[in-house]
Amino acid sequence: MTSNNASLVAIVPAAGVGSRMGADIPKQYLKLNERTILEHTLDRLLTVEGVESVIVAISEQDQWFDTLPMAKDPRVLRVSGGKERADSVLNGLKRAIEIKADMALVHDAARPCVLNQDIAALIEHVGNAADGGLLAVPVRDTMKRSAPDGTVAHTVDRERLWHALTPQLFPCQTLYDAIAAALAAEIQVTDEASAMEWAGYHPKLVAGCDSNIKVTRPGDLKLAAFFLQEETL
Ligand SMILES: Nc1ccn([C@@H]2O[C@H](COP(=O)(O)OP(=O)(O)OP(=O)(O)O)[C@@H](O)[C@H]2O)c(=O)n1
Ligand SMILES: C[C@](O)(CO)[C@H](O)COP(=O)(O)O
Repeated sequence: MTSNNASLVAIVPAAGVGSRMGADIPKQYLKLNERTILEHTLDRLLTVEGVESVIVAISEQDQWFDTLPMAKDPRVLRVSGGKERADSVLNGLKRAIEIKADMALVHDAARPCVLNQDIAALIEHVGNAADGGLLAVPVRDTMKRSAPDGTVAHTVDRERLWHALTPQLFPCQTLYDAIAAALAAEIQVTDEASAMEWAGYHPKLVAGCDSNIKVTRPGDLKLAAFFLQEETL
């Protein structure tokens, strides 16, 4: 329950193959400081005040999830992943609606360094508002858009330009309807907020820590391990 008595679940899309990582197993099962990335992520979400269950979308070809001790945690609910991340999230939202959750914190399995203080700030700023919100960080570099030939097409105005992170917090049914409608309209949905924006909502941007990286390429592993290690000091 959140402070305004909305029931809250986390949804973790964890059904990707990690192609950009190029490992021989899906990246969410690579180990950082002796624990899998997925375990680090679930550990955090299970300790967020108010989160009643964590719904994890797992590929039907997955050979690893059931080997994790936390797969047996009664608060961890497994659903099937989908073809794309948005499909996995939709399956998670279906289960969230079935168990009558009001709000969903959608968080990438591949973001193990998220700070619970940032998640708490997101929950506090968003509450159960229909527009929802997301953790984000302002860009710090000059941003370029490339031309097809690889040269610079133009410099992107970085005023009020943010990196969207996760978790992203939205009402379950509203988010389900927005993603389903966007996909039916063949809109590319790479995060939950983009579907809500397409549906006419105005999600709140809540500044989070830069350390909340999405482990995507091999170089991200050492950085994520460093951030996790730093927290124990
Ligand atoms: N069909 C999919 C694709 C992705 N994800 C999840 O969505 C999160 C963010 O996606 P991304 O970082 O792109 O992971 P992958 O799709 O595995 O990576 P890649 O694009 O490099 O294959 C990850 O936790 C991933 O497991 C998912 O649940 N279902
Ligand atoms: C949801 C997300 O992490 C926000 O930045 C991002 O859109 C996921 O993109 P991916 O291509 O599925 O990694």
